[in-house]
Amino acid sequence: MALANLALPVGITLDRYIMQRQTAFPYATGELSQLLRDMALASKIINREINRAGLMDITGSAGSDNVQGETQQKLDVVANIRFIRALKNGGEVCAIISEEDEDIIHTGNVNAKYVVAIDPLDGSSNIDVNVSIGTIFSIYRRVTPVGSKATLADFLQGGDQQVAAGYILYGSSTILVLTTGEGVSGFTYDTSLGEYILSQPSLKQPPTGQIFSCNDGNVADYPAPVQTYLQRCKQQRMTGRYIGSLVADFHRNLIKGGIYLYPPTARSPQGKLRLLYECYPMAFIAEQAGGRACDGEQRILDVAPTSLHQRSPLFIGSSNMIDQLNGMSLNG
Ligand SMILES: O=P(O)(O)OC[C@H]1O[C@](O)(COP(=O)(O)O)[C@@H](O)[C@@H]1O
Ligand SMILES: [Mg+2]
Ligand SMILES: [Mg+2]
Repeated sequence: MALANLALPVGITLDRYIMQRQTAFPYATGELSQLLRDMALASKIINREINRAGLMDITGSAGSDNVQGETQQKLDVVANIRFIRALKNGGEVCAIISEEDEDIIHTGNVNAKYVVAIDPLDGSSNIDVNVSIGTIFSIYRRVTPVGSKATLADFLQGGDQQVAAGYILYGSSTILVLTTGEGVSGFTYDTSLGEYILSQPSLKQPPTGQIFSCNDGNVADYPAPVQTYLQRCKQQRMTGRYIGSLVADFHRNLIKGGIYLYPPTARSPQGKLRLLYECYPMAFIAEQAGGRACDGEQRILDVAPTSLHQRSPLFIGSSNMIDQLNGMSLNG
């Protein structure tokens, strides 16, 4: 066997991909690249902890509630600490908002140009039962002067002002899916190398699909047109799939085609999902992959941000399915 066959290339690492594309990044001075590397590093550590959670004392409740009034899982808290630390030490982020913290976290890097909104662990109800979970992040270039303390204004710029967004899916394999506004790429984590390797250079969502994802237990609360839409899905013998982790449900539908719905419910009349660190980043990725995302009245990216932990209904997925849903007056 030719020796060359014994030394096949391992593929393009995330680092090399970022460097190669740095010219395509706005403001390409390397800070955003470093920031993405810091996110990737933290996710590798968390991936290791998720895989070994049962062997470490990090399963179960942390015994505290977050600003949403939800019980925090130990891994929610651990992941939060790890991402904040990595972004602080990396030096490229001046402030962070997180699902797990009420207020803006100032990193002390006052000369840094970026702010990050993060859901450190998405799908918390699945943490202890070995079902896929994720991390979601959204990156903005600050609007306050470099050298000053970041403010609310840096985070309430609006969905179309995101310069990058992504998620990490800790599933049967761990992947990082990323957009900087030039399409969507996926990187698979090779644990033996400790590297994210480009595995899906250009992810495109099929314009239609056979999968609908929603919490069937809440259907009675959904607006009538949504109930009608779901009935049609069932009449057409579409497949109901719901993992209960937004990242995992979104990713499956991104690959196979489908629609994820989290409408307003009696428990969450504004919807459950958080605009800044769940809806906006997933909507940016969806649109960059040819899909759509709306709140029932408008594009998610057009929803005006008014507060850090604001919630929104979310309908996201294949373009034809969202258009069909939008064809029915969702808030009839
Ligand atoms: O249990 P429900 O009401 O169906 O909600 C599930 C949804 O809530 C979430 O778990 C909310 O995210 P967090 O786990 O980050 O709080 C989504 O991942 C998921 O799609
Ligand atoms: Mg979440
Ligand atoms: Mg979370």
